[in-house]
Formats: sequence, C-alpha cells, structure tokens
Amino acid sequence: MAELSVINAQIFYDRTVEAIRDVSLTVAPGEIVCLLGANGAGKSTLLKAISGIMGPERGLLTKGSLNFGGVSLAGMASEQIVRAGISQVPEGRRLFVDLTVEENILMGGFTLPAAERGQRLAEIYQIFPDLVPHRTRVAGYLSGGQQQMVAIGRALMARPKLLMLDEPSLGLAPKIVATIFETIAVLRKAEGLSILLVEQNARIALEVSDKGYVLERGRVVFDGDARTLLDSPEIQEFYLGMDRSDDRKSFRDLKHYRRRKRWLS
Ligand SMILES: Nc1ncnc2c1ncn2[C@@H]1O[C@H](COP(=O)(O)OP(=O)(O)OP(=O)(O)O)[C@@H](O)[C@H]1O
Repeated sequence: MAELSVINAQIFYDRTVEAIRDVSLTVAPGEIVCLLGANGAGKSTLLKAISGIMGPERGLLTKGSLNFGGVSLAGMASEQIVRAGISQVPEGRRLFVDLTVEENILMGGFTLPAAERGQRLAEIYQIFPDLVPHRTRVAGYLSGGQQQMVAIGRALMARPKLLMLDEPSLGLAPKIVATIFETIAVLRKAEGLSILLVEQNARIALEVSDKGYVLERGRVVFDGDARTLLDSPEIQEFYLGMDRSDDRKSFRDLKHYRRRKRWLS
C-alpha cells in the first residue's frame, strides 16, 4: 500500500515567487485528507507538484521531497505519475466540452492496456449510473454536477491508488456538493482509494476527511484530525464563521467581501 509523503517542500514559480514553504504532509493508504486555506495559499500548487504538471507554469520543487509508496516523484513526467497510481481531478473540471461524456472518460484510461479499457469504463458507469443515459452527449451540455462526475470518472479510469481533487464543490449548488462528497466517501471504500482534497468549503471537506491541513501563504499553520479541526475555535472563526445556515457564504465570499470593503473605504 502506498503512502504519499511530502517532506519539507519548497516550491517556487519562475524562481522568484515562493508558493510553498517548508510544507510536510502525509496521506496514509485509505485516508481522506483535506487541504484548506484562502485563495493563493498554495493548495493547487501542491497538487500540481504531486501530479507533475507544474512545468508549463515554470514551477519548481526547490527543496524537500515528494514520495509515493517510497518512490520519489521529483523529476517524473506526469504520465509516469499516473502510472505510479496518482490521478488528479483538476480545478474547474477541465473537460473537453466538444467531446462526448464517454470520450472524456476514456481519455483518462490512456495508461491502461486497450483490452482493459472497456471493462474499466463499465465499472465507472456502475459508480456513476446517472451518466449512462448521457454517454453519447457532448460534455459541454451537462450540468455542473454531471460534469464533475465525468471529471472524477475520467480520473478513476487509470485505476489510481491516490485520487486528488482540486475544489470539487466549485460552482455547484449545495445539494449537488453534498452528493459529490457522499460519492467521495463511497469511493474511498469501494475503490480502496486514498484521497487528497483541496476545498474552500471547509465544513463539508472536514466532515468527510480523516485529517486536515490549513495552508496560509505557503505554510502549514494548522493540522490535525478532522474532528479536532472542526471543533477548534481558530478554524471555526476563520474558515467556518460565514458558513451558517442563515448566511451560506463560503470563505471565498468572505475574502471577496473583505477585499471589496477595502477598495470602498
Ligand atoms: N503559474 C504561476 N506563476 C506564478 N505564480 C503563481 C502561479 N500559480 C500560482 N502562483 C502563485 O503561487 C501562490 C499559490 O497559488 P495557488 O494557486 O497554489 O493557491 P491556492 O491556495 O490553490 O489558491 P486558489 O484557491 O485561488 O486556487 C500564489 O501567490 C499565486 O499567486
């Protein structure tokens, strides 16, 4: 069983912007771990580094190490990282909107032998039966929730051991978000997955997670088991404060609101 371990990682963009500073974290086999933090905290950077897709953005691991199952991911091509068992569902889903649902899902199976792809596709439709009637529809016409399922299905095609999701709740209605998170919890068991999850919606992320890390300006400022984080006054104030039933604003909204206020004053 493979464990993900990030040890004292430092990541720069363009050799000038330090996006991650001395970050260490682990995702044990079968664990769900969430990364919380405001915009720009470095969450996506960390996922991209693990997936090996920072190159085009001129991002570089300058110190520390990223290991999966005892093997260093540094310097590995993104395709090799998928073969090693790590798949990512990117922020904003990034589907090929002119291709069909099935073509999008199959896209994720490029590392599988051709003879296994049909079987795996059938398994994906068992996980997401709601996609079956839409299999020949162009992905761009699907609802946001259905598109998120396609994106998750595409990532699962490669039979990953670790699934990473970057803001799965982005732009989705609360009911759909709840369904997506239920699916994430089911997948962990059904597929024997470890999951690393980036979320702005701290409450729902912590409710499904075993462990959480809070990043601020590239550093880990809190970490612990999910229950402890949910109960901690700091987390409640900074990350859950606006997430009340009478005012369902996310932290993102809170930040935007503060920013707007600064501009206006
Ligand atoms: N391609 C890039 N080139 C230069 N700097 C970047 C690039 N991508 C991100 N950054 C910077 O790195 C830092 C971390 O950004 P990152 O996108 O990882 O944060 P985040 O926590 O995922 O935020 P968000 O929720 O907005 O996606 C920020 O200061 C950001 O401006």
